[in-house]
Amino acid sequence: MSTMLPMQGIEPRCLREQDGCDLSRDDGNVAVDDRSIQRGSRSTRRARSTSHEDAVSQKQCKRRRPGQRDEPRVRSENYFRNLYSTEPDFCRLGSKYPEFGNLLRNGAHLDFTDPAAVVQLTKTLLKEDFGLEINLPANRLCPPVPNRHSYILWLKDLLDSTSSAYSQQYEPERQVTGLDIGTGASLIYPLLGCAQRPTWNFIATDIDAESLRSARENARINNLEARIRIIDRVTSDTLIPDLSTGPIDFVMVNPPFYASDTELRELAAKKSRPPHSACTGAPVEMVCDGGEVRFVERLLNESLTLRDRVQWYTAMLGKRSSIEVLIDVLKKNGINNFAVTTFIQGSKTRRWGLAWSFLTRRPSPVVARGCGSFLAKDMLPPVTATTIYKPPSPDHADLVPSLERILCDTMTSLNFRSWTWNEQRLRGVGFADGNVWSRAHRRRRTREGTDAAQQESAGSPLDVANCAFGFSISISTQINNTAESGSSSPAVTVCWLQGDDESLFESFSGVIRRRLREDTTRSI
Ligand SMILES: C[S@@+](CC[C@H](N)C(=O)[O-])C[C@H]1O[C@@H](n2cnc3c(N)ncnc32)[C@H](O)[C@@H]1O
Repeated sequence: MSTMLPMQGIEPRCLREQDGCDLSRDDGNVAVDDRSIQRGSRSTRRARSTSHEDAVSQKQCKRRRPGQRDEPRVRSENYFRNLYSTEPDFCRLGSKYPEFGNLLRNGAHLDFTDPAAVVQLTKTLLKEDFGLEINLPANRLCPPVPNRHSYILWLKDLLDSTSSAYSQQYEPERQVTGLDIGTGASLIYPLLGCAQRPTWNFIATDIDAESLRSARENARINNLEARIRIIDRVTSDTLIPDLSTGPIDFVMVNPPFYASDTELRELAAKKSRPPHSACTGAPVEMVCDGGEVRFVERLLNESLTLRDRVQWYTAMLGKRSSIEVLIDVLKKNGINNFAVTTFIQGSKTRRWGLAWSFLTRRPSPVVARGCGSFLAKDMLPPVTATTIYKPPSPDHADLVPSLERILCDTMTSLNFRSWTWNEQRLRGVGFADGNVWSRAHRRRRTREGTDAAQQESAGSPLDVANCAFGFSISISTQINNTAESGSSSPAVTVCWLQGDDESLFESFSGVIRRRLREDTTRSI
């Protein structure tokens, strides 16, 4: 599932273009891309704004009830998840924030060729949706909020699905430290992260004095100096600073995109019209030797030394070709615990998210394979969840107690290092030192006697982090829309939570699948 931001109408132009002159960050073609064509036609349309268009916009303004994202706000996890699933309502924002409203034409249209308007939009969204204040120097990049937010949403899911408590959900008490490399003048990622998760803290770096000054100011005005440590770096430094202060849960970076000033200029020249005036990126933000691929390769090289001192190394990239190169490098280095996703805005602009880890805790499929069909299957990381049971016909909610019993009986009969069942969540978590469900293992266990096996597991302290295989198994109840109203039936899903060996996950799922089929046939 992609992190979709289905923006249409008045907003997406900003969201597509605001970031660094909008030079072709998409799947492959660093040339005049669809967006510049779209943009050209859109701007032409806008330039020819007619009274009809104005009338339509006025109508839109009236039709759009300020109900979509009404006050009072409870800034819950769901609130943040759904924030940009609908278009921001410019009319409502304009009446609430006069400094934004003053920039709207006919109360609804923003002139995206005006850098001040673009900056004001970012400030307004940050204030309205996250309660954040921000200062932005006129000569530095102005981040599009929905795009940056989608990276943070993905990180939250990545961390939640791979926590050391194996809960596969948000753990409000969990202390998290993130490192944002190249935080920029806005300090956007640390601000968004801290606004959403009270126990997250950040280290933020940059090499640009102006950005560092502004980032510090933004930490100060949001009262976040205690949670965001900003560090000056120079180009020749390692990307990841000394980690002696403690472990890092994730590293993130939105690297400079272009390989050289010439590339930046050439791409600007190729565009169908002069560079967008709302481009506020300075060369230090947009260009680095080798572009985004080289930057992330540097990070990857550092990760090969630091390994599990960071749980997740992540990066946002602009091109599919960059992702393909980097996945190849990951595989060549034997890293098979990785995740790849797309961040989509509107119908065209696509960015990519890449994450890798030297720990063996596996992210959920939504996180790990969020790029859907945008990448060839052989590029993707292993599948980490499978539905192993659905009743043969709908309306079998009454099967839940039987499924629960069969699962628990089966699991307790196996020689796991640990197995716990949560009755409320109908979810169990187990760990094994290897394939303890194979016939060979069970025969050996019978031969040697259960006592010996119990002694074997009791002899060493329970350190599930080093177990070869960890899994969760859960029963969910699905409402059948096609069947009679209210009818529902259960499904059983196995998730691969830990380990390097995909074949263990596959064979375990297969064994439990067969057991459920055989035993439930008798119950139905
Ligand atoms: C594309 S901008 C991203 C800014 C911000 N994170 C955002 O997403 O809007 C890249 C940033 O990386 C910084 N940068 C470039 N090389 C760097 C390095 N070696 N170490 C740290 N930051 C660097 C630039 O100064 C710039 O602020």
